Amino acid sequence: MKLKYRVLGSILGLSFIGTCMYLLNTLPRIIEYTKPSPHIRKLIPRIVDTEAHFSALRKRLNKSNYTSDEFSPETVEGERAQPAGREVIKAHDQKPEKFSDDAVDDMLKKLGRTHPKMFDMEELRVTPYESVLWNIKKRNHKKGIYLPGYTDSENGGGGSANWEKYQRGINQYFMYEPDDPAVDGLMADMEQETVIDVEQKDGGTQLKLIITFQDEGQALFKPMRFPREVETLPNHFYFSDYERHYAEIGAFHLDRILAFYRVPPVAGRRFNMTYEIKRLADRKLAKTFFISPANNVCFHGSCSYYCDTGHAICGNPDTVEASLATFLPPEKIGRRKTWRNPWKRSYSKHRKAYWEVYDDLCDKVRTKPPYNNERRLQDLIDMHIFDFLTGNLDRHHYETFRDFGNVTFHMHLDNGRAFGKSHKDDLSILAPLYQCCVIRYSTFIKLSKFYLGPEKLSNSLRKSLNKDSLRPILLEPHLIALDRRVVLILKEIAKCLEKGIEVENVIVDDFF
Ligand SMILES: Nc1ncnc2c1ncn2[C@@H]1O[C@H](COP(=O)(O)OP(=O)(O)OP(=O)(O)O)[C@@H](O)[C@H]1O
Ligand SMILES: [Mn+2]
Repeated sequence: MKLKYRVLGSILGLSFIGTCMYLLNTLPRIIEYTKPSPHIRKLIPRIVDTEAHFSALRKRLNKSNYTSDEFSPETVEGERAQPAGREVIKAHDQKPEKFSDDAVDDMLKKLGRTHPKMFDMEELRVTPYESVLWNIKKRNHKKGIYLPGYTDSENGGGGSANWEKYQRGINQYFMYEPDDPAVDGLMADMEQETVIDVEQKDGGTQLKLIITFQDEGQALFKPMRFPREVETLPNHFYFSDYERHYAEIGAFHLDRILAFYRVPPVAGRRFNMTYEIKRLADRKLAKTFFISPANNVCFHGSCSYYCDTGHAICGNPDTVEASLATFLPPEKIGRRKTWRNPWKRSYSKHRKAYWEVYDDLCDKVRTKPPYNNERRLQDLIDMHIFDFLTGNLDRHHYETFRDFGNVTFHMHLDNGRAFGKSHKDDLSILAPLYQCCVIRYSTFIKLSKFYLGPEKLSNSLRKSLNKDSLRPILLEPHLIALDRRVVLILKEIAKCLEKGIEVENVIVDDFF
């Protein structure tokens, strides 16, 4: 009898353990099946929390966090692996777009009728862009001064290297003379010159290096972190976005095409990480180099946010692409003044900036120095037009050269966060334009020329960028976005004119 109970007990015990083991094995799959569909999840955000809970459970149960065991998490057949969770430009995204707008067409026609001398649109249509620029230059025959540090003394004034010629060419109105052959020479030098020293640049949130070349020229190095297809994470604020080397290169070329001449020359270059960086780095920087599990050379340097193993810059296997922005003159020659951008964004995820809430910032800004002088408000609006074209939200400050006083150009340094979202046109970047209802005449003419064609801004930029050794610099969706954004800028001006503001007060000719 006793034995009977013992056998029965063992059978029951064994089947209980068996059932438990079966459940442990199948529970992850049951959870997978009972997971709400993406559609439902969108409607009930709280369920997303449940998903995190499920995932934690799954982890505990079978230590696997993959949603399906059917395929490898690394690659799905026919699809290239991409950095997890990042937006990627896809080939089918490139659908043909329409680059005209009725309101803009009406505005241009009307301007041609009411102000035929200033806005001869038929003439503009048939004039090549180069000639349009030439005509603008002829009207604006101001001759600015050069940096007194170069003209008054022997301070590095006599050198014949391209970087020295470039620095001497910086003048009150432009970062460089448009037709100065030293600029193209300097870009070629940055691509080819032997590197003799590497150091980390202090300050800033992300890693930047100062590269010194054999000819003693220097450049600011920003490395490639992601392939060009990878766009800004949709849930990331602009201030936690990574800097992109191709954005620095693209922004320089765009600035030159728009004849702003406010960005120092930038060229792309491939670096051998061991020979051209680690070998020349100081101990502190060299110590941050390592070999990744994929056998690539990586390093992270030291900085306040993105300088650790998890945010390392990795070669392929020992080569990395980077942008090189030529150095501005040293402080003792080219002292700079930093200005807060009145339309700067809030750097907090909880707060909005004044101009995002109220529409009257321009009334306050335009009456006070320096924006009450002959060019600075227009310069500020140009800067925002430039940033709107490139999609750069990160323009908290800008700089000018002190020696040039207040009637001088704004430097557009640091464009690393541009070109992050090819499909999003962030109209709020144009706030100074639509809140002030002002645009510089020459900028309006250049944009109208690209609107009228036949050469579109995307074509000009594509051609220009093809000269860079890291071509292609901008993928098609980013180029196409420019043509779309030209229309949007002109549309904002059309709205200002529709409000009944005088043409002369909207399209202001300051002869710059
Ligand atoms: N071409 C240059 N030559 C000399 N100095 C430069 C040049 N470009 C930028 N700088 C200076 O270096 C500083 C840092 O560069 P950058 O603006 O690109 O990064 P940052 O905005 O300070 O850094 P982060 O975006 O990581 O916070 C700038 O504030 C500027 O004063
Ligand atoms: Mn920056």
